[in-house]
Order: sequence, then structure tokens, then C-alpha cells
Amino acid sequence: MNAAHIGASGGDISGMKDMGEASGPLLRVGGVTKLYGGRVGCRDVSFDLWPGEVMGIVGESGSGKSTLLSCLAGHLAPDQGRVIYGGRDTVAMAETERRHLGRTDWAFVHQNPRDGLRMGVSAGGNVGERLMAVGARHYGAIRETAEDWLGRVEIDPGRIDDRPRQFSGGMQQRLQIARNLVTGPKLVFMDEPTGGLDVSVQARLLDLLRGLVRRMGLSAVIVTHDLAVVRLLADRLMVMKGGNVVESGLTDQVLDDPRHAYTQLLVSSVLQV
Ligand SMILES: Nc1ncnc2c1ncn2[C@@H]1O[C@H](COP(=O)(O)OP(=O)(O)OP(=O)(O)O)[C@@H](O)[C@H]1O
Repeated sequence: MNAAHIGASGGDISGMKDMGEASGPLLRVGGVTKLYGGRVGCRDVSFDLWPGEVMGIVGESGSGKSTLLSCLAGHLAPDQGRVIYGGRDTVAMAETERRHLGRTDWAFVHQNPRDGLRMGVSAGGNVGERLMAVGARHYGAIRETAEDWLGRVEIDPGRIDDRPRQFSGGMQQRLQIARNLVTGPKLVFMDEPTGGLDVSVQARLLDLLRGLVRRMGLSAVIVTHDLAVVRLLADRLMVMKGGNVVESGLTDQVLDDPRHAYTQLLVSSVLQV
């Protein structure tokens, strides 16, 4: 997907004229740096994300994946750099505008479904709430859409009135995905979406995610330490180490022919498991 664009991303996003145009990148990340005191969270990260493209970010624990994702999604203010969406720098945006984007154009899937769901609200309420946040008002239509979405994420629509805590971990994660996707976001951030689940549950979730991403033509940035996740979902890959991107490229290319010694180690350590 978008192979013609691969490699077009670079460190310098100044002087680019097509920011925000329909034919241009959906997200332009330039020189994003976040320090925690003297410690590097992430340093000078730049890339373009094109419509319909899935970018995977991999690396060992502490490599800076979550810090970068938080900076991109506006949960954390970078010390330097720009995150251009729709022609506007979201770093410089007012908090209220960023929150609006979070309801309309963006979605964020947390590793722990408890961070992305309202545990005291029914499954249908969790999905319906997002629709209401973007203006839906008709109760019958909201409930119908919620039922449809429960089905799409393989949850029995008959359980629409159950609370998430009555669901298994895998079901909770699928409900979180339904809550996030029901409004048709343009860009989805995912932080270890299959983390903390049993292997068989992970496989089913991955399969479901892959289907949804492809069918909806979603653009996504997915953080994971699991190379199987990026192999299945990501068009392109960035490998992080010590807060820096050490290698990037088409997923299959990077995984099948890793250039950087660290990526070679990551790939070979998976093969040895
Ligand atoms: N709130 C914080 N305060 C201080 N240092 C932090 C904070 N959050 C992260 N760091 C440091 O920033 C670096 C990158 O951490 P980060 O959590 O982004 O990595 P990660 O690749 O997401 O790791 P994991 O896979 O374990 O979540 C690490 O050295 C970490 O110790």
C-alpha cells in the first residue's frame, strides 16, 4: 500500500506545500523530541503517514515507543517538533481543539481496555456514548448502530446491556475497538493492542483488527514489541532504540532483511523463541 510514497518521509518537513491537502500525507511528523529531565524519551522523530497506511513502531521496553505515541496523539507535549494534521500543528493547538480532534478524527486504543472503556457503563452505552459525542441523538438509531458494532467485533449483540466487567479480557479489548471505530475516525493510535492477552486470544484479535483496518481503509500508528503484530498489520515500520529511530522502511523489507544490528537482534531473538 502506498509503496510509491515509502521513503518519501524525511527529517525536514519545512517548505512542504501540500500539508493538509487531500492528496498529501494525513500526518506529518517532524523532529519530535521529548526529554524527561536528562533522560531521552524520544529524539528527533520524523515521518509522514499517508491515508490508508499503517505505521508500526517496534522496539524493546524503554525504547521510547509509548512516549512517541503519546506525543503524536497529543497526550504529551513534545519539547521540540511538529505534528501536522489537516494542515495544522497539533502541538501548538489549544487543548480544547485537540480534544475535539480526539472525538471526531482520531481514536486511541489503549493496551489496557480499562483505560479506554467506562467500566460502569453498559457495552451499548460505551459505543453509543462516542456517537453522541459527535452529535447522534436518536436513541433507536444509536442502539441499532451499537448492536451492529458489537456484531462486527464478534460480541453477541444480546450482551448489549452487560457491563464490560462481565466480559473477558479479549471481549473488553474488542469492545474498546468498537467504541473507537464506531464514529469512523481517520486516524487510529494503538498502544500494544494485543498486549496482556493469551496467545490464542491475541491471534483472534489480530485477525479482527486486520479485517477492520483493511475494510475501513484506516490509517493507524501501532506501537508494539511484538513483531508478529506489525508483520500482520503494518505497511511500514520504524524500529526504535534508546529514543531514536534506528531503522525504518516497508515492514517485510525491514523484517526480512534488517540492516541495523539492533533490528537484526530483534528479528533473530523472535526466531529463536
Ligand atoms: N514519566 C516519565 N518520567 C521519566 N522518564 C520516563 C517517563 N516515561 C518514560 N520515561 C523514560 O523514557 C524512556 C522511554 O520510555 P517509553 O515508556 O516511551 O518506552 P517504551 O518503548 O514505550 O517502553 P514499554 O514498551 O516498556 O512501554 C525510558 O528511558 C523511560 O524510562
